[in-house]
Amino acid sequence: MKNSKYLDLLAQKYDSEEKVATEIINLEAILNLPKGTEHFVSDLHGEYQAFQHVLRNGSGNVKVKIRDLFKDELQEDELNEFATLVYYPEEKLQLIKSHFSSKKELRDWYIEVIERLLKLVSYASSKYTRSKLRKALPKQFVYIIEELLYKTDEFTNKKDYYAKMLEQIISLGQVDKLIIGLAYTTQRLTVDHLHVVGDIYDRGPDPHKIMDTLIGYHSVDIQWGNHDVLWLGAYSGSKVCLANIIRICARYNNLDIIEDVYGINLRPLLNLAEQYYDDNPAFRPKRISDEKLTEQEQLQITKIHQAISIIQFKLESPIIKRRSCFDMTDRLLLEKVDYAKNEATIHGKTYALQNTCFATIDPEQPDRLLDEEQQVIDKLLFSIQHSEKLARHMKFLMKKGSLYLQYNGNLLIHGCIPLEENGDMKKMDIEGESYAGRELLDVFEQYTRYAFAHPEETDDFATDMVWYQWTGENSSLFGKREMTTFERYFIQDKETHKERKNPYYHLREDEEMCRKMLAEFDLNPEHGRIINGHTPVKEIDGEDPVKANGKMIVIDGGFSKAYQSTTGIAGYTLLYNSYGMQLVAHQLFNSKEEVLQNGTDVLSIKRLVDEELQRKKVRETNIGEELLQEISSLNSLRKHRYME
Ligand SMILES: O=P(O)(O)OC[C@H]1O[C@](O)(COP(=O)(O)O)[C@@H](O)[C@@H]1O
Ligand SMILES: [Mn+2]
Repeated sequence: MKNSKYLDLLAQKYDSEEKVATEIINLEAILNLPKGTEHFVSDLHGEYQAFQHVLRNGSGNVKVKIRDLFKDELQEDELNEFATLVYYPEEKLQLIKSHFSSKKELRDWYIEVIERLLKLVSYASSKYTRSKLRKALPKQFVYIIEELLYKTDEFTNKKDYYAKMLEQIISLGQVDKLIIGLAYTTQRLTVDHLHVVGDIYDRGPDPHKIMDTLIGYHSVDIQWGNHDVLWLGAYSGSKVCLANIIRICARYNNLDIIEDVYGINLRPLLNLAEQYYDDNPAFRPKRISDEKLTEQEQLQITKIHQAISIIQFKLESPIIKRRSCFDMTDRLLLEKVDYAKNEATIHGKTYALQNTCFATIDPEQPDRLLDEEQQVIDKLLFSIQHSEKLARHMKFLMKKGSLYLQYNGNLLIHGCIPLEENGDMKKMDIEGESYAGRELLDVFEQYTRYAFAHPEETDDFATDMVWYQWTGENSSLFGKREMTTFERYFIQDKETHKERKNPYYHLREDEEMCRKMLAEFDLNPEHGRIINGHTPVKEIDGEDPVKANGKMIVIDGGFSKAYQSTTGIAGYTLLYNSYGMQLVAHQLFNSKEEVLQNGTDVLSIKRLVDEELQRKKVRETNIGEELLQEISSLNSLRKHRYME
């Protein structure tokens, strides 16, 4: 018999046999509904507008539904216009309304569009319960919409009633709100659950807007990317992570995110930068945004970029020295520099250095921070840990995020599972224990959570481990031998810039290897797949995102503008509905304005990854498992409380 205290609790909610029976009937019925649609995205890198677009069009799914319903009655351009209204209802409404010359025309259009939207909502909700649909409806209109949706008018008794209702909605000035509400309901019903497979932050301008969208989203989980963990590390007290995020913001001309969005005062850093640094071609910001910088602004960013990079390099040394298990002494680069000759000896080879900016470095003690540098980084840490907005975003990342996730039989992971060349799980010794595979990832996650819970501890092992995940050889997020940031700034020879990837990245092409990794995570290798982000798939060079006979799917297609010339497309997303999985390749997304004006959708090419032989039901999903447990408890309650 089930734990009797638990049954007592349950009995409070279901205090009669009928109530228990009703709930069992309800849950059993839900188990037989088709599984909801999962939507996978990754490597968003601050590209809010492009992200919004795939979210709003459900990676092309909204259009599919519109076409299914209206292909016989609407022309192609009308279908597009209607789809755009569903994606961007506020803006599109304004545009359309401005084209009508009479009230009557507008009124007729309203009625037609509401009818269409109701059909669409009804179609999009057909595989869900009424209660789920209700939750997706705009609150203020639930009653009216339900009346309109479920109108059964066989005897035409209510014809006038429905007509009057629509008329009133229009004359009382509620119609725009209703249309907007129905459009968002459609979006919400098209995707049941969203997975973000890592890298929300860095390179692009608006990661914070992505975070706000995710916080408001109806159902989402996140697998941390290396860039997300870098931000978590900074917030958790890691000064070296903090120096890194500011360095990357400077490099991509995104210091606004630090200053204006998260409210961090950069003045002390700027003062330091002005004092010690000058123009330097290696540190000028990349200009991927359309925004033009004045010479003055560019110079200022260039100086800040140098100041924070040098602080970063200095901060790395003591960590490498105090953590022998990181095995990173090769990266004690400031000590490998001959400051008189301006050269560095790395892996036994001596290179001339260029574009150096070592004014604050004492060759005798190259990693010693000047007092001013120390003060700057301390102040920055204080402000970053006291930014309310950042706190909100980081807490959400922790709450909804994890290093990996098993979901509906698949393994979702941003980076990799560190492997040896022979396919063994790569071991790492941490505080006297050896870990590999899933256990290693679990340990990484535990340290990340510990560091986050103890932001006041800045130099402890857990906080250092967060940085290790950004840059260490055995990190499941980095997945490379070493990060060659220093070499890319100061050494011309491109050979030194290469970051050797973990064997995972070629072994994942092999089906057997993928099966082994799925088994390592207790997943069924017959049915499971690994969903990966992190490494841009170079479509341009013919690389295939679907690997290992479909066991591995890599969806980093380059939302990040900075990487689109390498990938040749603007990102992949993945849809997994009850019929199977589809990979969607998105063409370049220019702007929302373009979509609104021309109704042209960004071309998305769908590719079937796999078709289910039988339509998958809720019963076979993670949620189904939970429901089955609930049903079993309810059955116990029924048996032991109401039938004895
Ligand atoms: O393109 P940038 O800004 O030079 O950054 C390169 C760095 O970013 C990384 O690629 C990590 O970022 P990703 O997770 O986006 O690949 C490092 O391996 C590399 O050193
Ligand atoms: Mn990444």
